[in-house]
Amino acid sequence: MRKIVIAGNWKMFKTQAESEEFLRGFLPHLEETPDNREVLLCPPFTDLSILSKYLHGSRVQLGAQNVHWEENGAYTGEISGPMLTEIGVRFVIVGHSERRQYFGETDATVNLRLKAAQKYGLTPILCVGETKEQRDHGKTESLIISQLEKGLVDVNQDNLVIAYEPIWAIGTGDTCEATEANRVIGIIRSQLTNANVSIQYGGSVKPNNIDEIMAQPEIDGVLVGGASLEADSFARIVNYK
Ligand SMILES: O=C(CO)COP(=O)(O)O
Repeated sequence: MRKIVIAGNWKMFKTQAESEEFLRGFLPHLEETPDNREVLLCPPFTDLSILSKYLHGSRVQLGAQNVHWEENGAYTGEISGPMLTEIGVRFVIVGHSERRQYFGETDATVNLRLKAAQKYGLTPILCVGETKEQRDHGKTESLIISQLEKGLVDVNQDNLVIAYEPIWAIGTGDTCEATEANRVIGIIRSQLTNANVSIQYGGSVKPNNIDEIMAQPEIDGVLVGGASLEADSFARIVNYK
């Protein structure tokens, strides 16, 4: 069965003190959250340890924002799978458009990171999505199919989440129409061999559009940036109607 996965991607926001303050405001809201929703926080690496301690025994899972493909080695600035699982991390975002755009991430390195995540016991969240220009030129479908084909070589679809994040909708307030996100996610699903992969939507998800997004039949959850930084706003998203 497809699971509902609601994830907050904090990107490069929040010190440890700020992340503790967030939890004080956020955790009480989870009493209202239906049991079938997986709730996930993906903070910067430096917050993972402290959040892991706070979240031990809670229903909130921890995700990292990147993982290297080797177990260890001379890779300055990188973090490996075993370093993450040791401190209780269960998920990892791979191939976010900001990594592809600013840090040279390619479909080939995305593929290496996905396989390493699975090898070391993490569930990867593979991000795919088109730019405004690609959309305007009618290339959305072909681009996404290519990202999936190249990214998913030898990746086990039994342990995978996918996030459809149109780049033009990220951080812009310009949300993709819920029905259009539903359509593209249907196309993504048609490319997979496992019908149980959860597929999220991401891009300007807010308290005022979450209900409509989650009402779409193909959408299994959301990957939330800006609106996950504030406890009340992320709580409203997690507790969508
Ligand atoms: O990139 C995103 C989540 O990974 C989306 O960010 P925003 O919700 O801020 O648009």
